[in-house]
Amino acid sequence: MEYNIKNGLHGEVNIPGDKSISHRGVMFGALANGTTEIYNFLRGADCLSTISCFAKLGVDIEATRDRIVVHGNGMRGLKAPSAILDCGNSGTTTRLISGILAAQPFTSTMVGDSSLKSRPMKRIITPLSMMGANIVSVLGNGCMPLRITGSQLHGIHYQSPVASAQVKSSILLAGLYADGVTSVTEPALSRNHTELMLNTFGANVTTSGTTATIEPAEELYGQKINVPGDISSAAYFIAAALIVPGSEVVLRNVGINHTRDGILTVCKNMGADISYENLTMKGEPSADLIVRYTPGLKGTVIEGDIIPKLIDEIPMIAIMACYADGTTIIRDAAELKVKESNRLRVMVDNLTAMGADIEETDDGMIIHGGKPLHGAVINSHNDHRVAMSFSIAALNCEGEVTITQKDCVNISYPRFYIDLKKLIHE
Ligand SMILES: O=C(O)C1=C[C@@H](OP(=O)(O)O)[C@@H](O)[C@H](O)C1
Ligand SMILES: C=C(OP(=O)(O)O)C(=O)O
Repeated sequence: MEYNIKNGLHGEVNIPGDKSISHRGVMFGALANGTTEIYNFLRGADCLSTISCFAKLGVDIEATRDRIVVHGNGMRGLKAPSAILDCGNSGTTTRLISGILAAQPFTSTMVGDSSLKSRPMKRIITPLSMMGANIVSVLGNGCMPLRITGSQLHGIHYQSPVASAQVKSSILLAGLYADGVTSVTEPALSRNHTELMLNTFGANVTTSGTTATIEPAEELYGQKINVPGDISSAAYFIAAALIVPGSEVVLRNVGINHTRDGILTVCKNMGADISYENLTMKGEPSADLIVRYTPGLKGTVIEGDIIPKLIDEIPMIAIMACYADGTTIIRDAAELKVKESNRLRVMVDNLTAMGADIEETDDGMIIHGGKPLHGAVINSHNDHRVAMSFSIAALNCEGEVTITQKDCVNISYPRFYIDLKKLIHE
């Protein structure tokens, strides 16, 4: 792809629904009594994997033009799966569903694609086993396939070694079925969509600092959910507008939950020109973002508690840092090594190929900004966030950028190239 952009990016994008919230809407709706209607549901491959798993567990899920309707089976109404549960590329599907399956009166087997099969599952096997779950890695390597036979679970207090919403959510979902209170303490606060949404479904989840606590529940109740736009998807257009001269874009309905808004803090620290309109603070907060080209972005340090709040945006931030003056240091981000690809390695290798001054560290990257980027063949490793990030880098470099397996954007943002083109031509 080689773009010819004369006056920058202009126009508006309705940011597609949040992936994390879409997954949870289907899962909690499946366990609820009555129907759950989900508006602005993200119809990306990951969320479709969640729908397909719950369909195999006997849940009737309808897709209409504007919403997904989940006809809940109730907390004890899931059926033994009609087939192996295929979680595709989705870590969220795998880890959250495991917490539910650990308490069901049947055996389930879960598989995933080649990326998911290499991602660590001990992080859920360990705490779920402490709760009394019967969950095994079939190959004995701590990865998928997983086989889970439901059992009566016990409440635990778990000190998680990683700040991970997937681990936290898996344990909290198992905690719905436990014989006592369950709590999870994380080293830093991860996204809290499970806690917020489970409460609206009638569960009792409380939080104090980095600890989330859940009481066992008898029943959940179907809800109407309006999914805000995914800030992780908005991130690509935020970065694009900031680095392409002359740009001004409006990103509609972006979720700005404080456990997800790290990219906005980083942009502010870099000196970015971003303003907010139509702020809604009820439930999952959202806003329209107006982002303008900002010459002279400054390098910054990104570390500690902010990392979970921008974990999926680090590939895009690394590219923004290449366009900033000075050095950007990213630390405490070793989790990136166990995402769809090793995102530290893959970003450093591909940015080096484009001429960036970047080095990989044990738990992050050091980027000396200001070196012009040039075209290259980018190996996306079939990782949607890598493909989208380099599509943005391609907007503002000399020469052609070719991205392998570029259709992998379907995982989280099927309309990505269409929305990007609209901003280029408006
Ligand atoms: O809970 C979720 O919906 C997610 C949590 C994060 O993963 P971890 O919990 O593994 O950090 C994130 O990277 C992923 O895209 C979605
Ligand atoms: C890490 C991601 O998702 P998951 O863990 O659900 O595969 C992501 O979307 O960047």
